[in-house]
Amino acid sequence: MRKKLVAGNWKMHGSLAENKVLLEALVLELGQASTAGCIVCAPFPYLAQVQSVLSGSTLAWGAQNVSNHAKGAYTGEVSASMLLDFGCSYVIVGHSERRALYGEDDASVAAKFAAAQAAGLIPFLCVGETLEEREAGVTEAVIGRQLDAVLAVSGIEGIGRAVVAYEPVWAIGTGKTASPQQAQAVHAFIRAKLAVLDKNVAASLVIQYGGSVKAANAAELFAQPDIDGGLIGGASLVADEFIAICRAAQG
Ligand SMILES: O=C[C@H](O)COP(=O)(O)O
Repeated sequence: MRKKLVAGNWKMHGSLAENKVLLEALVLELGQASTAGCIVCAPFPYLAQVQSVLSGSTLAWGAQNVSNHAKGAYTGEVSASMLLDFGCSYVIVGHSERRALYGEDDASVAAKFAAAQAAGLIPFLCVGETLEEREAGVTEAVIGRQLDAVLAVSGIEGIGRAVVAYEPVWAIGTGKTASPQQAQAVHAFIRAKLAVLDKNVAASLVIQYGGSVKAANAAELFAQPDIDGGLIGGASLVADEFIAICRAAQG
């Protein structure tokens, strides 16, 4: 049986003071052995703080981006091995904000995915369609293309060592959550597509949903057979909300 995972993506939010309050609340409420499966993805400058507060708890942490290069003259970039130095287990790759705002295409996402795994990190591979793509009826084609780019570089074996996050772009930060049925349909498509390559990988792959998940809608989303938790943006910044979402994933 797949374990549900909930990851908070803080995006470009936080301060040392705010983070301290939030992280300490998470450790108090979620940091016990029985509540594993909760992850915090913080901005780079705060990873040392996250490591300091979460070490010794069952909470894991990660980053929101990574270089496709291992090291070298790449001003402003952060390598996967640097993330490991700060105790990261995970990194988000291919988030739609990076695809749309920073020109990350399928090939660069695939390269970052491979670099993360080569260093020992677990990527959250984000896939998802825009509203225009959904309305044009090409949702599955878009997500299939995004998955194929990673499969071409890392293979089904690589996907088997990752987490996939389905995030419809039209549901991110908009308050418009995909209905449980809409989300389930895409999750089932992803699992069926990968099952053609490897049934075992497809059956054990954790596929998260992301897009306006809140405490109020998390349980219904997570009850769908192919939804294995969530990638949470805004609600991950509010301790009570994130704690309730993590608890919803624990059933
Ligand atoms: O990575 C998280 C997603 O972009 C969802 O963000 P949101 O929960 O604020 O809609």
